[in-house]
Amino acid sequence: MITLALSKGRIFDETLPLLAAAGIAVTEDPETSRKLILGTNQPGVRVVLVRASDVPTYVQHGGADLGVTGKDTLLEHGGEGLYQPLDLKIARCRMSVAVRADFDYATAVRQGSRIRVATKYTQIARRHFADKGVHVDLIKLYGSMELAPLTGLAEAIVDLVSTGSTLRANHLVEVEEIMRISSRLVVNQAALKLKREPIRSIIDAFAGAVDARA
Ligand SMILES: Nc1ncnc2c1ncn2[C@@H]1O[C@H](COP(=O)(O)OP(=O)(O)OP(=O)(O)O)[C@@H](O)[C@H]1O
Ligand SMILES: O=P(O)(O)OC[C@H]1O[C@H](OP(=O)(O)OP(=O)(O)O)[C@H](O)[C@@H]1O
Repeated sequence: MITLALSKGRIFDETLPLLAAAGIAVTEDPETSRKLILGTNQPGVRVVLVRASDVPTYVQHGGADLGVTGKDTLLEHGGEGLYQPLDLKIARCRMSVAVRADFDYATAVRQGSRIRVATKYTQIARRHFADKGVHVDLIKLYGSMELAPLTGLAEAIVDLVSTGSTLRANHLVEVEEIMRISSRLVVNQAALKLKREPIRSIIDAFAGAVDARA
């Protein structure tokens, strides 16, 4: 049995066409079913639904053989023990610094002021500001980062941006792009050895589908 870990929502939705290229069709809809283990048209392949931030952990510890996870999540997790053969180029967005429209970020950085930064992505934020030599106090949040500068919790946030509509709706502006983000295929190293053939064929089919879209 091959087990693939996905998260509900955009990762699941955007992985479906890649699975189709490997001849795999998920036979249940995660939006209408409460099941966490979904069958496929292939008796030897199943999908497990986990929190997006838990995908690397499931694959690292062998709860799943493969998984699809954002580069953001992978960097925060550390990626230990994971083989990362493919950038799937799905769920594309960017990791950025954003502030209130009336906050002068450039001057604060230039003057070496200490900035409070709220984020779910503390590893990425810590490295980014350390590389720039900017002193920050990081405040760990688990969601709704946009609220932090509006309530005085922080001057800046580090969050994912795609269309920019969430920032706009909250009167925030993007002042720095930290990195481009897309999702990766991650594979358990032991599973790759023990189940080499079926895993290789999934990796190859995904790679072909990614190339065909480029
Ligand atoms: N607006 C977006 N546009 C495109 N891709 C995105 C966007 N937001 C997040 N992503 C990517 O999709 C991945 C999954 O995001 P999703 O919103 O499904 O989970 P999450 O809410 O961040 O995770 P968790 O439930 O574990 O807190 C993210 O890790 C990121 O790589
Ligand atoms: O620039 P935008 O297109 O507005 O996307 C950015 C938003 O998307 C992510 O949240 P979430 O996963 O909640 O996004 P969703 O509402 O698209 O699911 C992210 O944390 C931002 O809040």
